[in-house]
Amino acid sequence: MSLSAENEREFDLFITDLNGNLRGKRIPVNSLDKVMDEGVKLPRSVLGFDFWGDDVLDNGLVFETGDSDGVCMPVHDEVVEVPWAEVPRGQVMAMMFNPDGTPFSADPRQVLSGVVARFKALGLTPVVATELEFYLMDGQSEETQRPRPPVLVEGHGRRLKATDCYSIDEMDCLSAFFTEVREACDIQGVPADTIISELGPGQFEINLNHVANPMLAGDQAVMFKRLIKGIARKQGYSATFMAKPYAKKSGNGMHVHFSLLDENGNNVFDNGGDEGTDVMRHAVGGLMQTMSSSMLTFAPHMNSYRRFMSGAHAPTFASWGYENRTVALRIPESPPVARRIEHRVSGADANPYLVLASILAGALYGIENKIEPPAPITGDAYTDDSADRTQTLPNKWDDATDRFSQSDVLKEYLGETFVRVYTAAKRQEQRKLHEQISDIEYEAYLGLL
Ligand SMILES: NC(=O)CC[C@H](N)C(=O)O
Repeated sequence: MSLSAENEREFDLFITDLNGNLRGKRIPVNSLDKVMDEGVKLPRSVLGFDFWGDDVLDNGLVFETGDSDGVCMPVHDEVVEVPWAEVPRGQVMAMMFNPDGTPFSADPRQVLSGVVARFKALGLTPVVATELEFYLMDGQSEETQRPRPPVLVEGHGRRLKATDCYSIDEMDCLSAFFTEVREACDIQGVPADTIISELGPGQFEINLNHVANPMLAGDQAVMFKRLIKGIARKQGYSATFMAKPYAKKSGNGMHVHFSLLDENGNNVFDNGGDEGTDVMRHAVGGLMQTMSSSMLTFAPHMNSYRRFMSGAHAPTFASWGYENRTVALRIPESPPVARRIEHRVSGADANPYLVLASILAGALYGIENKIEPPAPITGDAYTDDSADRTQTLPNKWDDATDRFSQSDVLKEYLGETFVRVYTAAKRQEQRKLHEQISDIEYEAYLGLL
């Protein structure tokens, strides 16, 4: 392992917990060789703290081991520079193993690794690209106490507006931010492609280029989220990947494009024409059939379900179509060699490893079982009465948790332990939220009833 910048004095080693938060340690550089050989020990409970920080996952897996340590081994050869840090610092991502060297099956990266291994056994390599949306904010509105879009200090003092979708002027006004983001992506090897001003005020999307390595694509998405939040903080903003920060504005999605290469490097979705191969259709069939049970990883929080609104460019039922942004699975118009599926269900609040694992599992299930999808949707899926809506998606978090916990397909592809642990974590989060009394309840009921 090497350092990318000579003057780094410390580096962060981290994994993602079940919710995609980074958990790890800040380590002096003189321990680099030791860390490379032996990894870093972390208690298994780091995978499942609740959001209130006063509880850990009580699923048995943590406590039945006495919350013993797992061993986090670095997954890349290089400690990359964290260019937005106030002092020279590096970072390296890791994966958790049991002390005997076997994978710790509740680590999200291990879950993805297990699914990728199944493709490898069939001689197939998934090619993956992610697109992540986020909002930039600059604190709270005094009136509503809610987060608000940033003032364009470099521009003409106006606030960002919804009409700034695809606005170059808006990006000019925020050019110090985007210049630093682009530089940091280059330094860290995050393959940032285009930057787009999105529909919401202060909402942006950055597309990452495709990579024939889903593990790396997951790492890059995780690195990207850290980088955006870190640079926003440094420049006096805050950034959020929360699925629906504003009730009536566009949500933050995480779209995933993917195809499959055979051992000769040929795209197995490419039939030389526009419609794609049988294998692609079977992948679509499997994705549609598993979509409702995988919903919990695509939409992991209470807030996630607010994103699935008619007309919001987010899907409302399991559907597919060619060059159609109102469906869950879009086959984008492209040269045949680039034939691929765009999965549009996940929120940007989801854990990228778990999103990729669930998508690849669904596609593989469809391919292995030659599952035929219903007819593609050609028009507006939100209003088309002739569309087959039999494959509904859970629109409530609790319902999604039930479907996830009962799925034999997910137990098979993601692992029984993982399904048990993730279900327990989500049920705990639900219990905690349901225990809270919200402001709106006091507003509506306190003086009236
Ligand atoms: N880029 C788009 O198509 C918009 C996606 C939309 N913001 C979502 O929530 O998924």
